[in-house]
Amino acid sequence: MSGAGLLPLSEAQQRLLALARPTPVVELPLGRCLGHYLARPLTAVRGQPAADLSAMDGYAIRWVDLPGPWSLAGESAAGRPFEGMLQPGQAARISTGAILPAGADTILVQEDAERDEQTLRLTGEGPPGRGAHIRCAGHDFMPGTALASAGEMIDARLIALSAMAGHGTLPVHRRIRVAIFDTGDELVEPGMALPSPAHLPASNGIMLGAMLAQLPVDTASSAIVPDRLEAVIEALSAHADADVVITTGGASVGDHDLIQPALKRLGGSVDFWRIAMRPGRPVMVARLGKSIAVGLPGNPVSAFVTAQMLVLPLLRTMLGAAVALPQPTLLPAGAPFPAVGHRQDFVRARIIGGAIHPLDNQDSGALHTLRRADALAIRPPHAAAATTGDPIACLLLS
Ligand SMILES: Nc1nc2c(c(=O)[nH]1)N[C@H]1C(S)=C(S)[C@@H](COP(=O)(O)OP(=O)(O)OC[C@H]3O[C@@H](n4cnc5c(N)ncnc54)[C@H](O)[C@@H]3O)O[C@H]1N2
Ligand code: MOO
Repeated sequence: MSGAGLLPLSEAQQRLLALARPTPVVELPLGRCLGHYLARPLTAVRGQPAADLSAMDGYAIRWVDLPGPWSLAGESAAGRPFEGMLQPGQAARISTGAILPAGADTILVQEDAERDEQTLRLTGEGPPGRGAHIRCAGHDFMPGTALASAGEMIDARLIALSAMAGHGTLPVHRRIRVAIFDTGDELVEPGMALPSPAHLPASNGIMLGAMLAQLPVDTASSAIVPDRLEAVIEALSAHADADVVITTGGASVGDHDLIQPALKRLGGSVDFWRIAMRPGRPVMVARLGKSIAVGLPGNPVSAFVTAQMLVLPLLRTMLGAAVALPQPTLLPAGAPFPAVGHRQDFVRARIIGGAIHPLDNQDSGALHTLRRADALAIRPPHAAAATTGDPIACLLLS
């Protein structure tokens, strides 16, 4: 088949992302923000530390009083500061994280001191300089410091930083409702008995659910939809409230490829169909009421690659991600890669000693090869054969 009528992948991505509207902004408690994207920039409402603190267990002293001895005037513990002002010749017991008493400017670590009743003596080398072992107010961040930008992914570190900066909730785009279904008379639910060699387990729906689980997405998966137009229409209608509907199979040109006819019967408008990529040519994108419908190819590897390159970017955009598209890494070819035809090629490949090697079985149904791959080597349309050492754009799979 020639490349006529096939959309370049970058154009397909642009058109798909142009359909995406970020979901409304909600404030979520920090504990539920993991995997969302910040809807607004994050600013510290408090500084950290909020006061000068001790970084060690020991004694707060005045540098000028070294080498001691000192009389013990009291204690500053974490959460219970020393109330008074340290006078000449005085020291205060202090714990890690406790506020430095007024008048003190240095911490003497307890390993360098000996205490006898109320008298403290220097036994070790003592502090290396004035201000030793003090965490100054605001040395991590000040009130008002810009901590993160809108569109950044919220990970465990950002959750911790937000808590420390005084936030209990964060503004994020609400979770997306996605309906996923497998279509095809030959399919049987995973784990169920297969009536004949003409049947096979439906692996796409369960794979897509797993791929989407990394994002704040609520998936509704329906039973396998048979190859009957009415059944496809019924399944699509049952998920009219979904933000995104993903089907796999029936996207090609065969007599039983019913996704496009079903979408049209429901009043959906097809935005594009068929992309110059391999695997993954027969992708279809349509608007269907308030939903975006994405018809992925049935071949399992085609479904995986198109989900990586189109579905995940669509969902990230709807969730407000600043970077929605996968970001390739350049690796040197560890072996030759063949010349490419008119479709952008996604080659399942292994990384060996930092170099990328194509795997042998590139059939678009070969899930074992997909599982063995560390990366998809992305080869542009019409690229000449690559030789060992040539830089290859790779999408790491992990
Ligand atoms: N004459 C043409 N034939 C085909 C074309 C074409 O352009 N002209 N395109 C080929 C390409 S490329 C692909 S990719 C496939 C995709 O077609 P469909 O999306 O219509 O998929 P099906 O025909 O329904 O299934 C293809 C293959 O995948 C298996 N399958 C389907 N669903 C699942 C599932 N949920 N889990 C696991 N496996 C599934 C199915 O049994 C078939 O073996 O079309 C080419 N043909
Ligand atoms: O595009 Mo199909 O996915 O080549 O097998």
